[in-house]
Amino acid sequence: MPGRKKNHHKNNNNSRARHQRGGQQSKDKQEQQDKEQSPSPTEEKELPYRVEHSDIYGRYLVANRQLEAGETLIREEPLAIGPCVSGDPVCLGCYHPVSLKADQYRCPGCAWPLCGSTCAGLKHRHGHTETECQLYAERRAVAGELLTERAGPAEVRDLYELVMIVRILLLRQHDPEQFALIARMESHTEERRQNAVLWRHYEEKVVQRLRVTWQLEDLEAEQVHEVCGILDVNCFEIGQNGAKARTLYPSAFLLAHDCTPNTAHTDDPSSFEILLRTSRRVREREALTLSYAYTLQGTLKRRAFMHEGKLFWCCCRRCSDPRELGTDCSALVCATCRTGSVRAVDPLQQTGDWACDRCAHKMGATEVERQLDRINNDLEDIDVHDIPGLENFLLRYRDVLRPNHYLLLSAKYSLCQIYGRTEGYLLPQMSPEDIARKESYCREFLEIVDVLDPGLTRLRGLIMYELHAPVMVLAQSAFQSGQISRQEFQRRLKEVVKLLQVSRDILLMEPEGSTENAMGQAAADALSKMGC
Ligand SMILES: C[S@@+](CC[C@H](N)C(=O)[O-])C[C@H]1O[C@@H](n2cnc3c(N)ncnc32)[C@H](O)[C@@H]1O
Repeated sequence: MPGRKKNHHKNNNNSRARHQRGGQQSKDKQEQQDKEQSPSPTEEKELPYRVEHSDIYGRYLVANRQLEAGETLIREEPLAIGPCVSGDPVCLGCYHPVSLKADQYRCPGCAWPLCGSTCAGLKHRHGHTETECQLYAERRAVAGELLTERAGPAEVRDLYELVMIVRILLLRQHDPEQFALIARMESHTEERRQNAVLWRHYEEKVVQRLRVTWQLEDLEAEQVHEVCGILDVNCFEIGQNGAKARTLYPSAFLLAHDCTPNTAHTDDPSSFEILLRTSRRVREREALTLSYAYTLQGTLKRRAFMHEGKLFWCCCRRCSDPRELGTDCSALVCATCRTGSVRAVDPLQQTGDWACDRCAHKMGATEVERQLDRINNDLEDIDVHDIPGLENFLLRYRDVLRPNHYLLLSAKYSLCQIYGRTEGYLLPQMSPEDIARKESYCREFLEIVDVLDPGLTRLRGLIMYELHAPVMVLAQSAFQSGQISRQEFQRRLKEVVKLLQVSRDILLMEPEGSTENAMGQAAADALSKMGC
């Protein structure tokens, strides 16, 4: 769901210049690192990509040859892994949710909650290691023992935030080679230092806590800030089937960001490997890109998110276009004339005006942002399984947001998934009108995804799978009641087969054991039942 992060930064449009100024120290580090990490010429020939450098992106990957959709680019294990920064406690071994109740299983050594004594991540390098356990055991009173039902979300968050930082600092001590691979990553430390609010947050919540409360007096503040920067800039958020973790990978971090990227990635639930593929054809010398932000969010929010965490203002084709490549997924209904659309005049001016295309009405970006936050909060208050609640949300905001607005799309996406799967709304229980509604939400959503996240992407696979069912059911009932001809029925069945084939091909690329892979399997089974 969009828009959960708080913005620590003031919005201005200066970051490209600041990025380039980023300090001679950072540039030297980068040049040195470029030399160390660039593959040798023989290695480079075999790889489908090579590392290049630009003043805007820093290091980034480009295709060595034309690449077809679905080609594997990178498959690698994490250099480091740890819990996400969140108020939800997770097992330190496998990153599945745990509770803080008294009966929750806990590590006998350090008292941190774990999913159980047989967790595969215990004493594993991608989980709760003995070194980590020993360090926490010596500080039980400030680490695991504070994690009780009495701890509020902020305290829980503060404790979990430290875990990955401590893991990387331990790596520095115990595995310098592995740590060197992390140290070469961009941290934007100098730019972060200029942001008083952000710097103070890390100084108080991380540096001081580790040094004073956790009695890790030997830690140098500078090193801790550097690690925090590396994590913010380079982490992937991964996880399957309820697990949630953040990870640093040795090469995948090099991909530049684009709001309509040409790669897609997934992760293996047992090894936490990342598997990165092209999602569409990529020309030779084209930059390989992925999206650091949630693709189905509006430009104002995506850019603020990237600036906040990754310290750059995105200026991609989509961000530069007030209509977001024709999707218009940020446009508001004009509150004055009620017919026009209100859009950012220049979306690259983060604090610039928004204007109606039919009347003289104007809004400041801050006002737009406030309105979006309010609507987003309303959406987040609705349970994801609450069909009437989500339908009501669509009704309430249809005169405020344009039909493709990302917040309406977000509600429609939830509805696509729950119509047909929720008790009371299972397909055989649904009225033809509700089935038709599921179909139309799926089609609206797919149209946008085809532009913003095209090709072999998980979102397209999932939505195509959802779409096949209403098309099939409605075609069957229309044919049986004589409303459509045999020819029309066969045309609709052909569409069902196509939807199932594409969703199977996309979703079976997801790792075994994941929900998406199971859906891909279900698509394959449905096709074989249809004799295809
Ligand atoms: C995960 S790192 C990518 C690797 C990085 N370029 C390096 O040399 O280490 C993310 C950083 O790359 C730069 N970057 C990536 N995509 C960008 C884009 N589209 N525009 C500007 N800077 C970008 C930003 O400095 C960002 O903080």
